Amino acid sequence: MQPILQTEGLTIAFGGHKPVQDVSLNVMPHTFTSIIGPNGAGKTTLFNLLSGQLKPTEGKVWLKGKDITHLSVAKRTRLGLGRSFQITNVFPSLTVLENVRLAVQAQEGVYYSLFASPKKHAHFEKRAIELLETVLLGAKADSLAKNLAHGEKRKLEIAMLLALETEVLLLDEPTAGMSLEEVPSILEVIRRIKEQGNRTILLIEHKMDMVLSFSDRLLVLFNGRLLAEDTPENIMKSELVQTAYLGGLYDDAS
Ligand SMILES: Nc1ncnc2c1ncn2[C@@H]1O[C@H](COP(=O)(O)OP(=O)(O)OP(=O)(O)O)[C@@H](O)[C@H]1O
Repeated sequence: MQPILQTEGLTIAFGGHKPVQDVSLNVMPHTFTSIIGPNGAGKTTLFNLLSGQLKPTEGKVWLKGKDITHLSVAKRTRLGLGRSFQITNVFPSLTVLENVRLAVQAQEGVYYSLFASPKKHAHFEKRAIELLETVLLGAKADSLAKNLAHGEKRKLEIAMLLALETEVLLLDEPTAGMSLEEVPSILEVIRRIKEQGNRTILLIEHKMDMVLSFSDRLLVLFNGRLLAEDTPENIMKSELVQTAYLGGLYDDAS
């Protein structure tokens, strides 16, 4: 089987500093891969290179065998690579349901209009409600986006990402900034998306219990380089990973 996402020799330099250096990886379809590494290891920069927010100084990125190294974020999204929306893309004065419905419409090429024909409107709304159920926000459908708690906003972002219907999802620390009470619910959301089985998921996360319970593969980044790529069991056993840095990782974990 062909990898759905591949990089070879991916490198980005800012002056003399290379936050991502010579990273070659293969991600197989319908797998769950977590990227771990200490603060500043280059995880978010790697996501930026995969999603197109940054262009590499050297190396290539392929999606489903197509070279996407020089494509824009929007083109990569159309080809099936989606990155979590930032909350800045959410309309704060619209309801949660309206925000997701607009994301569904945009994916289907009906751009940002609150008004669509009644038949189309019903179709968009049905899909938006399904997505809100998946992210456990069904009860908040009529709340204004600006009134959501932080954890709920992250769920709304995930629903809007799912609305893009991309085969690959890049999730950058979905639990960041959440209160302890909010974390179990976001874990449940990710578990549901994984169980639907139709997506390839890449996750950046410091919470090791979450990483270990979900992941088929772990990629360990250290100083911008790929230190190891293996199953969670083998990574946890790896002396290289342990001695190089797992102690430091656990310091970050919460
Ligand atoms: N646009 C940029 N210009 C200069 N340096 C950058 C830029 N983007 C990232 N870096 C540097 O790249 C390094 C890696 O940062 P990155 O955010 O990718 O790490 P990370 O592994 O995601 O860390 P964390 O776990 O803390 O989020 C850092 O030293 C950062 O300062």
